[in-house]
Amino acid sequence: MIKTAVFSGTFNPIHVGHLVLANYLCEFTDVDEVWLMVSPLNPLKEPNTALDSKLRYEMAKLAIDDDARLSASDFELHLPQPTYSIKTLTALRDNYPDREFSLLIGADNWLVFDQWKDYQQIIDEFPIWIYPRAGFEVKIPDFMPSVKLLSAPLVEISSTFIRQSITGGHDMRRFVPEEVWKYIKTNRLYL
Ligand SMILES: Nc1ncnc2c1ncn2[C@@H]1O[C@H](COP(=O)(O)OP(=O)(O)OP(=O)(O)O)[C@@H](O)[C@H]1O
Ligand SMILES: O=C(O)c1ccc[n+]([C@@H]2O[C@H](COP(=O)([O-])O)[C@@H](O)[C@H]2O)c1
Repeated sequence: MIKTAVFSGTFNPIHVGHLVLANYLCEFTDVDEVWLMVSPLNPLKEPNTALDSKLRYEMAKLAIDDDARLSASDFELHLPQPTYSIKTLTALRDNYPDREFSLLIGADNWLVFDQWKDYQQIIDEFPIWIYPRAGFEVKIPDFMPSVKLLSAPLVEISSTFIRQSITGGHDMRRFVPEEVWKYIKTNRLYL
C-alpha cells in the first residue's frame, strides 16, 4: 500500500510553508506521498471569498514542479459541493484501493476539528497528522492514538499575509515558488 497523505486546503495562494509541511511529512514519517488537494471552498468559511478554484489548482500544479513525492489534485473540484473532507477521503479510498490515506492539517484546523462534518468518523478511519502552528496549542486526548502532532519546525507564513502584502504593493516573490510568483504577476492576482 502506498501511504498517501491528503493535504487539503484553500491554497489561495499555495506558499512555501505548505511545501515545507509536505516535505517534512514525506521525510520524517512513513508517508510516501502527499497529495495537495485543492478545495473549492472550506465549508466553515464564507462562500465566494477565495480566488477561482481553477486558478488555485493551476498554482498548486506549478508549485509541485518535478517533486515526485508531491502531487496537486483536483479530485475535490469534481465532487458535489459543499465538499466535506470525510466525503473526499472515503471517495479517495474507494477510487484508489492500492493506497492508504491519512490527513494532514495545520494546528489551527485541529482546534476547530470538532466542527468538521463527521469528524469522529475521520478520526476512526484515517490517521491524522497535525503540523504545529504558532499561536495554536494542540491537545490530543489519550484515546486518539491515530492523531499525531508532528515535532516539526514552525513555519509562520500564511496565504492571508501574502495576499494582503501583494495588495499592498509588496514584492512577495520569495514567499511562493518562482513559477507561482510568475503566474500571480502575469494574471495580476490579488491586486
Ligand atoms: N504556516 C503553516 N503552519 C502550519 N500549518 C499551515 C501553515 N499554513 C497553512 N497550514 C495548514 O495548511 C492547510 C491549508 O491551509 P490554507 O490553504 O488555508 O493556508 P493558510 O496559509 O492558512 O491560508 P489563509 O491565510 O488564507 O487561511 C490547513 O490545514 C492549514 O492549517
Ligand atoms: O469537512 C469539513 O467539515 C471541513 C471543515 C473545515 C475545513 N475542511 C477542509 O480543511 C481544509 C483546510 O481548510 P483551509 O481553509 O484552512 O485551507 C480544506 O480542504 C477544507 O475543505 C473541511
